[in-house]
Amino acid sequence: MAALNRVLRTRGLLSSSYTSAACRSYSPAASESERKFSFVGSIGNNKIPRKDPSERNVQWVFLGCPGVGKGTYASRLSNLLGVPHIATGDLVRDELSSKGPLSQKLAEIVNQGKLVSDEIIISLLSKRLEAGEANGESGFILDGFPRTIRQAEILEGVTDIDLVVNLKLREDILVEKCLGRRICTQCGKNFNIANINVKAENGNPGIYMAPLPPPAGCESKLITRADDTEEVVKQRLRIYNEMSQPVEGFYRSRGMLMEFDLPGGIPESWPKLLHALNLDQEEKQSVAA
Ligand SMILES: Nc1ncnc2c1ncn2[C@@H]1O[C@H](COP(=O)(O)OP(=O)(O)O)[C@@H](O)[C@H]1O
Repeated sequence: MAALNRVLRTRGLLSSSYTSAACRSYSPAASESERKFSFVGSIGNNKIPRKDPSERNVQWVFLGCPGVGKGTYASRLSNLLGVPHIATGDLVRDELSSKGPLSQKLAEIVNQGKLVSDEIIISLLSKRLEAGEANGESGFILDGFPRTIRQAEILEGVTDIDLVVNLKLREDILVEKCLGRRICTQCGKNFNIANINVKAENGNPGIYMAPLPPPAGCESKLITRADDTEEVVKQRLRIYNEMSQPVEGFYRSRGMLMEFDLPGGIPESWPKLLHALNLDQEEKQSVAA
């Protein structure tokens, strides 16, 4: 917490006791100029105006079960919007591979599909935010955080989230997708060898998700995450339902949650997600550029 507290104090957002009273309104279907917000952070007895979103980049959160594609879509949006994509799972894996003092403890937790403690995850996130701040970053798309109500409350206490996107997909497909995930040890990119083709049944639509095969240069360097075994994935899904699903309710009750049912693979889902976020224009401009 110390590092996060330092960042937040320098931003005038934290005192030893803080409460948040962020008032916001967001309509994903509204145009950029219509996106008006008003923010007031209340810290102790002092009212502290928070940074107007028109003066900073977006601050979004991506929620969703393991394997749903949070990383894929958050990363694409971060490229489109020019904001950092901050995935706490990546921060945990970086810490694991650094073989630092925390790595042994983290490996045990992660490989059992359990959640890392709020304290550790906040410390990793705060270090990442501090580094970003030093590099002049503005805005973020958070992926994998918050995952508990306590994390959501801490985040709400220190900054304003403009929008929370909740990606959804059937559970049997989630397991298949996790088992098909591969990472290239050289370029670090994610691929997926699962070929998902579920027929329409009992009124449920069919879903087709083509594999995302690696290029020839990566083929011999692929690894599977140690926590992507069937047993651990199922455990992560159970923990998601118990600990993280309440976070959806937290944001739903604040009117911040945009639900998005993935209709298929990237070619089908990406344009629909952009449309739901009213970003079709931004995509056209970036393709033309
Ligand atoms: N916000 C968080 N709180 C606690 N643990 C986390 C958090 N983010 C990531 N982790 C840990 O890192 C692991 C991998 O996270 P992630 O890459 O986001 O996986 P997933 O595919 O389950 O979404 C999680 O299973 C958990 O142990």
